[in-house]
Amino acid sequence: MSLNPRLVKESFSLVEPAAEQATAYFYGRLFAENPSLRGMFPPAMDVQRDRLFKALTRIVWSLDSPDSLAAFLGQLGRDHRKYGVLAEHYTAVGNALLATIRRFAADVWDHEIEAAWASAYTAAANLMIESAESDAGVSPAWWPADVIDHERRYRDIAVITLRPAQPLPYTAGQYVNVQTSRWPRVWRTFSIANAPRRDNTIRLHVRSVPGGWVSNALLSHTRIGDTVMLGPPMGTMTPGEHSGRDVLCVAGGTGLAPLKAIIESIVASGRRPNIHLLYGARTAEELYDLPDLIRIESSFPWLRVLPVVSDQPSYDGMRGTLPEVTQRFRSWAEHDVYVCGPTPMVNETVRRLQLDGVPLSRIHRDIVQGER
Ligand SMILES: NC(=O)C1=CN([C@@H]2O[C@H](COP(=O)(O)OP(=O)(O)OC[C@H]3O[C@@H](n4cnc5c(N)ncnc54)[C@H](O)[C@@H]3O)[C@@H](O)[C@H]2O)C=CC1
Repeated sequence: MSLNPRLVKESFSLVEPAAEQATAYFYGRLFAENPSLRGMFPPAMDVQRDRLFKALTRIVWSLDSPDSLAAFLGQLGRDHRKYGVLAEHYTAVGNALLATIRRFAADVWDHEIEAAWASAYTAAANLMIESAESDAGVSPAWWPADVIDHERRYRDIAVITLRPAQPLPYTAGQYVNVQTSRWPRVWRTFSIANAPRRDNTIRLHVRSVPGGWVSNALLSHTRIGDTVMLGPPMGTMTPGEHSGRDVLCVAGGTGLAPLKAIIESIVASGRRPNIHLLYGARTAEELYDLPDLIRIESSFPWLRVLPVVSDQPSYDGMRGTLPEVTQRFRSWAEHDVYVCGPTPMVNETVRRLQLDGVPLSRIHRDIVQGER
């Protein structure tokens, strides 16, 4: 069997417009044929469905870029260890996936497309299985972590400090899946908001989202002394090789978390690039981490923290939305840029930066699957 990315992509483009029905069909089929698997999933499947489809979309559209695909699948395979996924489960998932694509791409389906999907799935599953197996030799499937501090910084925002029982190796800018004891099997991603520390502690910036299971549990039902579970660190929005360029960070709300970790890691590296941090919130009160940022600024004169408020006309500092302010402030064409926050804010900021001549290769962002 040989990989045929073109056939997979063409048939998948027929499934994409019906994403919701297709993922519902996929899970329906998976659980009907393998009832015992249902217990591995959370009670509410909405976020799970969305995650599955996003991951599948990313895999299909990366089939022509084997290196980035292998890195993504390796990470996904390692992360799936925390669900208790075993090699044999991949056969059940593959059968349900093929049945789903066959049904939703019925207009074009033939033996060649079936073979293309089967070989693509087998290759992807093998990469995930191999990565999980080699990871099992060196890392836990998840890390229990004690809550050692819990600071309510605003009505619906808390900064939580955790101490994992075993060292949690990560790079500044990465995120982890978090599960609370209140909601077993429900995992949500949060960025680690500090560079790695000697004492192995990590901080999370949590804003409770209406209806958000984990964010509400962390904000309102978690105390010092509780234990949460962490999945393996993931994500590619990391500072990487030292480019010598100055740095722009654009942070919307709790999207500050990974950017603060990146700034801390640059400060700790001994490098001295100029760093501008545009830190946006709707109101001044929601600039929940400003005092700490000002503290870092006062000990690292190459950092400039620029708070921006969008929805409070009485605010006497810089006002406007982050994409507008970023654009009107100055040209960033020679900077390395990191952007994080609500998806529309990130997309619009990236669009304007590109129009202003910042090459996409210098703009770092991550697709974090949060609760919203
Ligand atoms: N907690 C975490 O660890 C992380 C959170 N995130 C994401 O960051 C986001 C933070 O959300 P909140 O704190 O509730 O932010 P928010 O809704 O309070 O907005 C924060 C900033 O983004 C701007 N903004 C919001 N919507 C915009 C739009 N459509 N166009 C232009 N600017 C816009 C606001 O004006 C404000 O400056 C969430 O989407 C979350 O998933 C991302 C990475 C890590």
